[in-house]
Amino acid sequence: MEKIIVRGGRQLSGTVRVEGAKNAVLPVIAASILASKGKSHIYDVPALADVYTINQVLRTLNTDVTYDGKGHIEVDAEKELAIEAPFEYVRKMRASFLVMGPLLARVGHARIALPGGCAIGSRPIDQHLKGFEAMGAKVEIGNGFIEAKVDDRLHGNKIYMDFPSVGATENIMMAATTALGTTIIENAAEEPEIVCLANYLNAMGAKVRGAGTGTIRIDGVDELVGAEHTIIPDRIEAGTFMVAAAISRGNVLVENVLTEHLRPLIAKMSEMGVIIIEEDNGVRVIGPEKLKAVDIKTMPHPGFPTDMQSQMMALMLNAEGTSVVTETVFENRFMHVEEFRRMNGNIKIEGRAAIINGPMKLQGAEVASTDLRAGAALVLTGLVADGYTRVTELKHIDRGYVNFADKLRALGADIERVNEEEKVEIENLEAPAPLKLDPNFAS
Ligand SMILES: CC(=O)N[C@H]1[C@@H](OP(=O)(O)OP(=O)(O)OC[C@H]2O[C@@H](n3ccc(=O)[nH]c3=O)[C@H](O)[C@@H]2O)O[C@H](CO)[C@@H](O)[C@@H]1O
Ligand SMILES: C=C(OP(=O)(O)O)C(=O)O
Repeated sequence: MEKIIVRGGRQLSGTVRVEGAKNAVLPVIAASILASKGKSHIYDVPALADVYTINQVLRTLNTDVTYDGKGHIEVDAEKELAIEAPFEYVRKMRASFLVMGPLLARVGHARIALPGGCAIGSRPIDQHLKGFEAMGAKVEIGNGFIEAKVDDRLHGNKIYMDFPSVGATENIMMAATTALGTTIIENAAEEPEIVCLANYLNAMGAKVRGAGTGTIRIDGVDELVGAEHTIIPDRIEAGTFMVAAAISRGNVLVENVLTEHLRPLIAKMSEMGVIIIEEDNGVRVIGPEKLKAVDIKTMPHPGFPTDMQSQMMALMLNAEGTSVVTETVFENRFMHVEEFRRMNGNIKIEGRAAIINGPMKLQGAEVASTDLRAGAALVLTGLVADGYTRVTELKHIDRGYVNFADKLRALGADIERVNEEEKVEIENLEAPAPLKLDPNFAS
């Protein structure tokens, strides 16, 4: 079994470069099958397990996908598309469901395995389906699949989302690109990843306006063609390294960031006393001697992102005073609390709130990633815990972070990724094991 082993106590310094955003690249790759003519070229693609999974989904749909593993994907979706995405891929990564909108737009028929629940919550897809049905699709659920069909072509409609779901906004937006007439999505998600997707769709010939606001208008066109597109930087990976700098009382330049995407995080970390300097090529983060307690409440963008909740909790364990974290987006995103407790983290859960009375003397322990951000948060905690922290279940971390341990080591962390079977001399850490992607895990 692979583990990340980290020994606390090193102050991080230097520069780290952020990759293209996981949550932007997955819908963009899904959208590439909308092009019935021409190839798409997508740049700044991170070499993540999730990217390999979505590429496999596309190949199952009879699309040619070439990924060089270094940032560039070419997609050729000119052939007739198949319509079924099997459970094998959807269980690994829920974002596989994002091919439903493009398939309905292009073929009028899709059969996708039901995503099911996952560690952070039940994550229903009712808002996606409500949108497709409003556009004329007939949806049936049976035998573990969701099948949607359109008689002729989807038609535009006004769709009000009960909650600004990121995935549903993306799926409906993609479906609407070639619908007859105009689709208006109200109470749409406003995340930067939605804007990234809309820019790609427009480069393909779509007419999407208002992405990044609560109302998105899509005027249907007859056909989309392949296009070139560069993925935005990953604001969550950036945030994770910002916390790494702060928690270790270090001084790190996080490069390739768009600070306008980091506003809620910059605000909260500054309140904690972290020094954050916006430079031309990135954001410099300097950890103070003493961190101050702060409260956060996760919300849809531009609120505080749920994907940074566990990493911020790691920081709060080290802050003086009482911090309260309220998780409003996912009903079960406190799985990491149990693991923090194994490291002497004193956290009380009351309903959707976690109460942290810091600072506490954190101790290294063997802990398991419960989801990808929880895994990252445990590694961050290990940076300051006494002794060795061993983080297992790395398949989660690999979904969202490229070479996480290597990047931290380059900043001065005492960290290694090892196979349990290997007898590693901790005091004398060697080159990391190469990234091995487990093809059989479930997200
Ligand atoms: C690949 C990707 O981009 N993943 C991100 C995306 O996930 P994802 O797109 O799955 O998240 P959503 O915004 O859809 O989900 C937010 C909330 O809405 C609920 N919901 C969602 C859809 C639906 O049809 N019905 C429903 O009730 C979910 O259960 C959840 O409680 O946004 C989340 C919220 O910022 C992030 O944590 C994920 O990292
Ligand atoms: C929850 C996340 O991703 P996904 O929606 O792909 O599970 C995440 O990126 O933190």
